[in-house]
Amino acid sequence: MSTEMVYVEHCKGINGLDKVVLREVRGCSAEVYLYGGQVTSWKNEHGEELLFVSSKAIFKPPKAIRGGIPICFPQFGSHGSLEQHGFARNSFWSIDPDPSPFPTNSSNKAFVDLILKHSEEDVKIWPHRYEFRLRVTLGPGGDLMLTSRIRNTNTDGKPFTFTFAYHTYFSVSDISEVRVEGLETLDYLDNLQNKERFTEQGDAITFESEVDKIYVSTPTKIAILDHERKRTFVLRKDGLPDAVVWNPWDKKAKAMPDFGDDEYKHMLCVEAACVEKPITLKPGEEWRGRQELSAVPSSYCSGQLDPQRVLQAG
Ligand SMILES: O=P(O)(O)OC[C@H]1O[C@@H](O)[C@H](O)[C@@H](O)[C@@H]1O
Repeated sequence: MSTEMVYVEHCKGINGLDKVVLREVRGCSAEVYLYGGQVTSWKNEHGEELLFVSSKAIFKPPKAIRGGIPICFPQFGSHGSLEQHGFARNSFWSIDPDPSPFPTNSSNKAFVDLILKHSEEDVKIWPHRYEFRLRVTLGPGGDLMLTSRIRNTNTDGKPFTFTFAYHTYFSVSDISEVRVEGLETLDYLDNLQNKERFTEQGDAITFESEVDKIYVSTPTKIAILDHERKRTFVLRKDGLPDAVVWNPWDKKAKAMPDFGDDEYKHMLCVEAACVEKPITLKPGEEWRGRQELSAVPSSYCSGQLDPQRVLQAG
């Protein structure tokens, strides 16, 4: 029997839906459902799940899968006339039979190319032709990279405009022990206050109630620190100026049928996005947006940076 490593495996997931499993030599893995073109699992070399998927997630169209990394396209949230977060997350994607040339890092063997094109159904609500190519790569060190390339293939000469997000659900030990760094002092649009614009205070962001904010023009690197689990997620992005931060907290959690009442304690969405300034493509033009995730052990212990404690300990 061959013991050769299988980097890419096509198989069936929940409810017989097609999925692709990516594996790397050190034991890390990722799973991508063709339904939604959605990453639903990302595990480190110890087999620990790094993404949150609700125990109540419904793996059945037309509902989008609650967790992992849904793709919001061609509309983020309710910023337009389409259904919430657009139709990409509840469309059936295909394996791209002919991925167009793509600069690859030759050490990456675990990747899959998916494609979504206009369907007769979608054309009724969004009258455009497009090709959306998504490459999901699991790097040798366990990093998870998503690259989207969206091309306008309209034959009527018309441009189209869209907003976009990688709606990433991170798994965290306890939301009240989590902080986000890289967004302090930035402007944000608050979805809980009619998308009004505010400026974040100077401290790193922590959580004690519902949050639904779109930080605009953010740096390319954001860190999510999970003190209890001593893990830091690093999100790097390119072509996606904004970052959405969302936690539904208790009341909204109870109102969502595909989300457990207490699950808000164990998840946080930080989403590389392009919302404030929508993207317009003319026929033949292509846009790229990339998100790269890594999970690193952090030695930081809660309170360590509290000067009072440092003094006492000394
Ligand atoms: O329930 P949905 O459609 O998956 O959306 C979840 C949340 O997604 C976030 O990205 C939005 O900012 C929130 O407003 C929204 O509630």
